[in-house]
Amino acid sequence: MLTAQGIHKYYGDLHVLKGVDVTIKSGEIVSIVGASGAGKSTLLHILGTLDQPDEGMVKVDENELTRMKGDRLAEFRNSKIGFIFQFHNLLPEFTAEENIMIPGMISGKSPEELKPKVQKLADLLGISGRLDHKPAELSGGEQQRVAVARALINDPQIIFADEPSGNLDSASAQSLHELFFKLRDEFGQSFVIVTHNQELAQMADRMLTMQDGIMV
Ligand SMILES: Nc1ncnc2c1ncn2[C@@H]1O[C@H](COP(=O)(O)OP(=O)(O)OP(=O)(O)O)[C@@H](O)[C@H]1O
Repeated sequence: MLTAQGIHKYYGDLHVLKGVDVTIKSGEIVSIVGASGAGKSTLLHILGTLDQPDEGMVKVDENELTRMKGDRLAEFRNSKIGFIFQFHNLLPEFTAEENIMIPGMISGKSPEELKPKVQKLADLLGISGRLDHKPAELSGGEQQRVAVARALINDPQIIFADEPSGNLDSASAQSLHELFFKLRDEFGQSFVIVTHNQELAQMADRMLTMQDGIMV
C-alpha cells in the first residue's frame, strides 16, 4: 500500500538518509528500530508527508506523495494519514472530545456527524468517561489515548507513530501497544511505529532496523 524508493535526505553536509526503500502492506504493523541518530524520525516524517526527501519517491496506492503540493497534499494528509507523537500535541484549551474531532472538522464534517465515531473510538480506547475533560485534567496514558483517537477520527489508511509510548509508565505503554493491534483488527489500518521499546518493536508483524541512514 505504501512504497518508498531511494529516499535520500541531507541536513546541510549531513547525509541522514542514504537511499532507503520501504514497503508497507495494508493492515500491517511495522516497527522501525535503530540507534539514536540513525534517521528513524526523519524517515517517518518523510513517509508521512511532513517533510520532503531530497531524492526518491513515496507512494500511497497510486498517489505519488512526493509530487503533491499545497492544498491537495494537506487534504490527503488530513484524510488518509494519522500521526501519533510522544508529546501528544493536544490543544490545552479544548476538551478531549473537541481535540479528537479537530481533523474531522478540518475535513468539513460537523460535530453531530462526528459524535458516533468519537463515541465508538472512546469506548474502544477506554476514555468515554473522560471526554469532557481538558488535557491537563487527564493522565499521560489518557492523553495519549485521546491523541490516538484523534489520529483515527478520519479513518486514515495508515498511522505513523513516533515513540508513542516514550513518556508512559510500563503498564500504560503495554495497554497502548495492545490497543494498536486491537485497532488494526477492528479497522484494518497499517501502523508504522518508530520505537526504542523492544517489547513493542518485537510485537510488530515486521521489525525494520536502521543504521546510519540505511535500512539493514
Ligand atoms: N531539522 C534538522 N536539522 C539538522 N539536523 C537534523 C534535523 N533533524 C534531524 N537532524 C539530524 O539527523 C540525524 C537523524 O535524526 P533522527 O531524528 O532522524 O534520528 P532518530 O534515529 O530518530 O534518533 P532518535 O532515536 O534519537 O530519535 C541526527 O544526526 C540529527 O541530529
